[in-house]
Amino acid sequence: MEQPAGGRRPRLVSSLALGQRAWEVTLEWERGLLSWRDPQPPRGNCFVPASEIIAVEETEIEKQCSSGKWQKMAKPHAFTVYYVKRAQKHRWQCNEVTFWCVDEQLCNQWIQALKELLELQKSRPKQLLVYINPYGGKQQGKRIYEQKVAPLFSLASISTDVVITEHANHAKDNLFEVNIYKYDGIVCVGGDGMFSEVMHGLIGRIQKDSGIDQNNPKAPLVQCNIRIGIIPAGSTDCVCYATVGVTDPVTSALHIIVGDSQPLDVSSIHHNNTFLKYSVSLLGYGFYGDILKDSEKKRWMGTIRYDFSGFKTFLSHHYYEGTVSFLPAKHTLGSPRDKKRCRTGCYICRQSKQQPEEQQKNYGLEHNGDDWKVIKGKFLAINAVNMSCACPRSPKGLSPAAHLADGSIDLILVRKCSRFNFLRYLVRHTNQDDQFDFTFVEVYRIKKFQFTSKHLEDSDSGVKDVGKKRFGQFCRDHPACCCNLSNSIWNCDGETLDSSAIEVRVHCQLMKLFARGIEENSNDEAIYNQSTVEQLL
Ligand SMILES: Nc1ncnc2c1ncn2[C@@H]1O[C@H](COP(=O)(O)OP(=O)(O)OP(=O)(O)O)[C@@H](O)[C@H]1O
Ligand SMILES: CCCCCCCCCCCCC/C=C/[C@@H](O)[C@H](CO)NC(C)=O
Ligand SMILES: [Ca+2]
Repeated sequence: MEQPAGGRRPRLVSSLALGQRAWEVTLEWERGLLSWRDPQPPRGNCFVPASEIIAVEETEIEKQCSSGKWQKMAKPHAFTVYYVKRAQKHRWQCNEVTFWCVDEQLCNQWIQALKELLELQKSRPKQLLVYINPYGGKQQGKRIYEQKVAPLFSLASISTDVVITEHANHAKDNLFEVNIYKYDGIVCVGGDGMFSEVMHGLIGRIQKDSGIDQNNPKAPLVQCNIRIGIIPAGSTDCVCYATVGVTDPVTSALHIIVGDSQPLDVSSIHHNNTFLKYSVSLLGYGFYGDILKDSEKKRWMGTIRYDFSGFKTFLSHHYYEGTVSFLPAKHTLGSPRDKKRCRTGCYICRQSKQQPEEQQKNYGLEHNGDDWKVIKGKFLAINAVNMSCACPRSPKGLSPAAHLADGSIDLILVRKCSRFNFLRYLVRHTNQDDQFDFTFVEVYRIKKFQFTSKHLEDSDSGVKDVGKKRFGQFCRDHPACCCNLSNSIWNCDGETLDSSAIEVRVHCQLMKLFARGIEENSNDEAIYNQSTVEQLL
């Protein structure tokens, strides 16, 4: 073993057996790195950063050897290191490597050192509160948790309190009752709707405990430092996909175990000084609202309900009239037409970190009315997204260059156009072409917006015309046209929101997820050269 240099913790270097060969195994405290090197050609080499070690365990290896070889020599002492391995397309797996030697003291020294290294990983959760929606997606939430996630949490010595929900809003209500402060994080097993429920419970609880009135649209909300982890078990799982890059329960569990932290912007939605909902992904009126409205009646169909309702809504081709007013995001660094995407450690999101404090300072200061833009029109879809909204159906999402934590919303207005053009627009969500490059599509990066449907404007301005009052029942002017005779609804992160007038404001980095954003090219890079060593074993 090497000697301490200048009082620093010494490197631990030993010759340990891996399989039937001796390897040089090194633990570098300074760099927090475990590596093992085959001293003989072809010299395989493997590195694992301490931040990606899941657990270390003493291992009994006698049983593994059927040839009885061990009996002829001293009893082997072994330990297994479990660590993150990157697989294809942002997927993470739990890999393991077992080292052994005949010196019991040396083996214990390694176990002790690795455990101490793990203790230094301060951002890792020790105690989690888990909510499982047994009816989300393909109704596999409980099985997914028990078979794929719970064993990993137990391996990583994370203790859990598990609640299997019995009805909608069970998790949300429960979060107002339990002592949330004894947990290092909340985990939800389900889809976007379940995540939304847990988020509402957590943000609502923090505001209540801080004396903040959520009904005040100008209130400076208090940031939530208790992270939420999402184990995807829903139908779309857009929040998970857009923050991790894949919807895979094991990958998400590993991001929770290593203690990742990804700040997230949250929009608050109000009407007449009444709080309606929060949104982190899609707030959509028209096309996505109508899909949701129809698909909610078809929950029995399972996950294909969205395809069915999507096709039906596309054919109905309804447009809606109204006024959108918005405050453009003046000082943000990016634009929705950027080619560069928000990825792990995103520069734009890091620069926006100052915004929460700025927002607090500017609390109460109204923006100059001239800054607001007003657009009246007929829209097939009004989509306000806080993140790309990438999902398995659309891997680049509704706004590919949107940022997770830049304190802005991308507002996408799709004006009335032909069915054929709308189809061209939709198809571009699934290929490399620019979905904003159409005359009938506009996209803005904004801070706040308001929407009022024409129906409400007409009734508010006291229009007495009986034909207009009965707008909801028939269209006298255009019997065969596609203008919808009723309002659409809002699709708020997969939950319905039935209001024809809303005001929306984004809160920069209001909450945090156990995630790190999508890693750049992680599928192709042999980052820690793990494949080399695996070929040799
Ligand atoms: N035990 C339960 N019984 C009925 N509904 C529940 C229960 N637990 C949670 N819910 C509600 O079910 C709704 C949908 O759940 P979830 O988001 O998990 O699945 P999904 O709708 O299939 O997926 P996605 O939102 O990704 O499309 C949520 O709004 C949640 O409030
Ligand atoms: C003919 C080809 C059409 C392809 C259309 C692809 C566009 C799909 C984009 C889906 C984005 C979904 C954004 C996320 C919404 C969720 O909040 C919600 C609940 O899970 N899901 C849906 C479908 O509303
Ligand atoms: Ca954003």
